[in-house]
Amino acid sequence: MDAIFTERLTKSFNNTTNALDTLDLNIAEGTAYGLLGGSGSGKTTVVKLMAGLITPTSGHCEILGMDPLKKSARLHKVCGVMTPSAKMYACMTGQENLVFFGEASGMKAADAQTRTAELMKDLGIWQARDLPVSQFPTGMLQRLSLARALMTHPQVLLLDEPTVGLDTEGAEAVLGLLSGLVKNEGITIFLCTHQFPYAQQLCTKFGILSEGSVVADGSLEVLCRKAGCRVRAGFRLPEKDSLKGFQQRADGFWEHEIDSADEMPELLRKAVAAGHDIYEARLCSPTLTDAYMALLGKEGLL
Ligand SMILES: Nc1ncnc2c1ncn2[C@@H]1O[C@H](COP(=O)(O)OP(=O)(O)OP(=O)(O)O)[C@@H](O)[C@H]1O
Repeated sequence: MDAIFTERLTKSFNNTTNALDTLDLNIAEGTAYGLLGGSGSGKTTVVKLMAGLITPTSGHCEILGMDPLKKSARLHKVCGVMTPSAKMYACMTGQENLVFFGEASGMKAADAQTRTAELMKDLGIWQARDLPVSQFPTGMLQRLSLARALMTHPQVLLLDEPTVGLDTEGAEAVLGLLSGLVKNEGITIFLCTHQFPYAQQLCTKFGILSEGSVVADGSLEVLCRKAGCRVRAGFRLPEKDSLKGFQQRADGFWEHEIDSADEMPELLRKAVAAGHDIYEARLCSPTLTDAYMALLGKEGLL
């Protein structure tokens, strides 16, 4: 059984354009899947449909074999959702909120207390446990929302921009926790984001969403191949020197696309034989951002 399954999932808010258009997804249990897209591409709409917060115009989706609209109570116990719009009780402390939501999901009071402390410590917000949520800065509120989604030890986690508003330290804490959950507990993560480096760090499969449609999907390697992004050899030379057939990057390195890392030693030998002094050599693998930009650029959608 797929952890997440969607078939021709479509949502229109105005009957003329589709915010989400015939989305087909099969995500196996234990996968960290990243849905990447710019503002307005339809990411939040997907998460809301999967969480049963809105109804599809057509098509359907299942989480662990359950329709979110028909099995919402059962789904709540096994599927955690984090969206920017998830509200907390502002006058209660962070700790009180988590215990409250844990108990509301059916946890015993003692279990909810223990889980709250564990998550707040893991996410680096334990020191703020007695602060009313109204006084939480954005980054801490984000981490508290993630803790709320994780209270019931979910098997599937739906995340809408979980690292927006976090500083580097906060984002690393969140990513570290999520990676651990995938590796050690085999949970399935569905991450919607426009922060591609974080998606690359956490996920192994990706979909690129543009104007409500997935325009490409697969692993990083597959996306790079589809996008025509190749490995690049880079050399740093003395200031006034240049390398024929190479392009100079903003950081001063001269770069050239190659098919594989195996070409590097020969390129280096040739450059030295041609009389160039090589101060530094590097291999640059294409990133998710490179693939995204190339794919959307190619399709004229950017
Ligand atoms: N409740 C709504 N009523 C009308 N239009 C909506 C509604 N929610 C979303 N839309 C529209 O649907 C499209 C997709 O929106 P969505 O919020 O899913 O995108 P997104 O990728 O999450 O963007 P962002 O990262 O900016 O939140 C946008 O054109 C948006 O204006």
